[in-house]
Amino acid sequence: MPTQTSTITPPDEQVRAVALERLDGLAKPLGALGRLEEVGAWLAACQGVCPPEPVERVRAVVLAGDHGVTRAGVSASPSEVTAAMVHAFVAGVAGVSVLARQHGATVRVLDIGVDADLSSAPADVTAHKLTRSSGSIDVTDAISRDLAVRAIAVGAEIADAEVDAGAQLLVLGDMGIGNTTPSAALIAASLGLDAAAVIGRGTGIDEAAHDRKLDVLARALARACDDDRRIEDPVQRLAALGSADLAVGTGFLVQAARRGVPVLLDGVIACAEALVAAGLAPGAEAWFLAGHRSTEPAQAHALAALGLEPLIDLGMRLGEGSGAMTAVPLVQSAALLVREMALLSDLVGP
Ligand SMILES: Cc1cc2ncn([C@H]3O[C@H](COP(=O)(O)O)[C@@H](O)[C@H]3O)c2cc1C
Ligand SMILES: O=C(O)c1cccnc1
Repeated sequence: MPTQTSTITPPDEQVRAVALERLDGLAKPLGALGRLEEVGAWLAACQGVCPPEPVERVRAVVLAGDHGVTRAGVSASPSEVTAAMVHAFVAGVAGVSVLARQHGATVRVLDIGVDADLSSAPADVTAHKLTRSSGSIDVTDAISRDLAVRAIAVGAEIADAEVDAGAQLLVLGDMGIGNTTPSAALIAASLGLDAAAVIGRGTGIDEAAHDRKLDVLARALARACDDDRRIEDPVQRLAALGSADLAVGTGFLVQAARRGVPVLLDGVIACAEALVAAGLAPGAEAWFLAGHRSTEPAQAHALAALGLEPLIDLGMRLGEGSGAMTAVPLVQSAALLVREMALLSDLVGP
């Protein structure tokens, strides 16, 4: 029996229409602010008010976890890097930490499934730890269905905490060596694609690792998918091909949408989670904006299915929420332009 939660209340269409009308009346030629206009109207619709409030409280959550597939040699880096990077997030020296500091955003890193003992990190980091690593998806399910269900609930709890802390815009980041493999698999099994369509270079793998990754992806999809190359039930998809951290991310996105707080999506990992979230809670995608275009081919498939067009395309392939964080000032600009620009009629008369 497929699992599907309730549908999501969409952003306020009436407010979006009011914002678009206001944008048409601003002191500029019609449409001259390009996509910033669409983003400004979307923000107004999400906030339910026009003009929208300035976007000052941006909160990023980075979910960390290891993946059994790394043992098959699908990444350019060893699993040990995951734990090392968690310490870098705590110290505020990871890529996304630098960007977040620049833009006045907070970053919270959480160990969901890192294959290491991180109890020396601040208690908050391991408060939601669910497992150590996942099954290698080419031979077995990543996690049990029970754990997937629990992880989705934990993700909702984490989103609730960020919203209750006042978040106006959320960013979802990832840290986990190997995680472009389960993310690509989730996108394939959501859309009925084959391994060749979703494989990417991740951390920058060479030809030999690319061949291994293609083989792992093909065997994972053959093992877990139905005859139509899909797994219909989103929870089963997460259990068979995802991981605990990917399931937490999915629950986070569903709950953000349910709470009516917009999310700026990052690369292939966040977009895989968003696709599964939209399966669990149809309409959730209306609360998501694509921050950037990653170099991962699977992300493009997910974005197309979600009907999202990235704000920036800088050839970034870091993850961590870094692409989304780079796009944050654009979202902030969009809100301020709708709020603070003069109406043309005030300058030259009606
Ligand atoms: C030092 C370092 C920092 C990172 N921060 C994010 N990633 C990104 O790269 C990994 C995914 O690529 P793959 O599937 O090829 O392993 C994830 O950890 C992702 O968060 C990093 C990777 C490395 C090496
Ligand atoms: O698209 C991403 O987010 C990505 C790409 C490569 C490596 N890590 C993450």
